[in-house]
Amino acid sequence: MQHKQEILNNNFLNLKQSEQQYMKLLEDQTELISRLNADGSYIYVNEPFCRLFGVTREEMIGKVWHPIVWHEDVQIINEKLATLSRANPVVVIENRIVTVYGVRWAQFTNRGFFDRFGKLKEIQSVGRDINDQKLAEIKLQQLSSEQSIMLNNELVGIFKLQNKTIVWVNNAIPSLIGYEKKEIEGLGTRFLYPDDETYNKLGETAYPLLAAGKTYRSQQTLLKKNGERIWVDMHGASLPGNNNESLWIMIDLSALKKQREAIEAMAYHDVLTGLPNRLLLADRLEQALAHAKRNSKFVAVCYLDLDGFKPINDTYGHAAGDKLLAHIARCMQVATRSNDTVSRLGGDEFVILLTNLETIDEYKVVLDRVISAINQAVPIDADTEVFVTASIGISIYPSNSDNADSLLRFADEAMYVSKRSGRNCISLYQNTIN
Ligand SMILES: Nc1nc2c(ncn2[C@@H]2O[C@H](COP(=O)(O)OP(=O)(O)OP(=O)(O)O)[C@@H](O)[C@H]2O)c(=O)[nH]1
Repeated sequence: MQHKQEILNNNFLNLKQSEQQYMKLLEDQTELISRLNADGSYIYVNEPFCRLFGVTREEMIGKVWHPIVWHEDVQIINEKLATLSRANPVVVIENRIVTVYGVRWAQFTNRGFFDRFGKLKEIQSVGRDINDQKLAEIKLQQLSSEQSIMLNNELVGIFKLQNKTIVWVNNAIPSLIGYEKKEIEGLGTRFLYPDDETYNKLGETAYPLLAAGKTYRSQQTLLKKNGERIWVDMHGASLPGNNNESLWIMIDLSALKKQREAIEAMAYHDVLTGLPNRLLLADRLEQALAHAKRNSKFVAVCYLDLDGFKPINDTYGHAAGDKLLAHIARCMQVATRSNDTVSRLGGDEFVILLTNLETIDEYKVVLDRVISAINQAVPIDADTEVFVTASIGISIYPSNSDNADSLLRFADEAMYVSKRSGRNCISLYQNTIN
């Protein structure tokens, strides 16, 4: 009898000892270990739990868990704990907790224990601080959704290529080039360019830069599905990794380009006749002189002033005068060659630039055609035709000067010689340079 009691005592002592060891084990963990009743009140919390929340064990036992949790997360925790069942005894919940160090992210593995009827009896919870990891994850998610918004914008077209093959395009591409995503993903990029030369040249310039870790930028013409050409500002960069992947970002410049061309046309052309104005003439003259110098050619600057234009204006009105000026402008363009420039300086004054002349006299042939075109009768209304002539002065590069301003001035002076000589004639500037 006494022996049996001894065995029982020993067993009890062993059990006690084992429980103490188990409790010691729980206290030594860095994890937040707790046991809760089915109603969420604590049965047990370990030492790290008390330290993190700045409470004593006595304060926590019997209390529900809500106060240690960030208020916004209480509902989601309740919902998840409600899914605990014998079939689903473990739920892992990531939520924010209110600690002595402030609000931090933690992950709790909650295991439910059930009676034989499947009713929840107790929850054992093991939590760990995942604040740094979670914040990094949130930051990454933010970055990734920001990137996704940027990539999938409707304004800037983006191609992702691998070995010059399209592997992905963003939402802006269909409206930019008229192809649907699925039509072009998997294709090489050659079809985007108007010709082999443009395609090859871009590749030869861009890919060595990308291989050197640099970016590529240029303005390019692309072909839309309907054959229309568009201008894009293109930016290329390789993507990290060794997959030969690159990202190509492009903005449609066509509208801007057209606007700029219209502004330039306005700035460099005469509104009434559409001819180049004085500014563009000056530019063309400089170019013509540079070309003539390199190729030992002649350039003729022909200054024309209509004779008797004022009386037409006075007799038939300004609109009739305008009509005549526009008509004469067209005739002069028809009478000259494509590399010559017919310009209007203002009023009834024009300058024709004859370039790339092989001989000093070559201007005569062209001017003969111009003069006979000017001398034609011009109908200004149903019953009226008018006639005008022109007084013309000519200066020649290189005989008279190699300077653009001087050549223009000399041609103007020669034109006045024609006026003084009775009009309707051509005068060649007489002074030659030394
Ligand atoms: N219709 C029209 N007339 C203009 C325009 N610009 C200038 N004029 C007129 O053109 C005339 C030019 O004057 P002139 O060159 O002296 O006239 P002209 O009768 O040809 O005189 P000459 O050159 O001496 O033969 C002036 O009456 C200006 O008012 C224009 O854009 N349209």
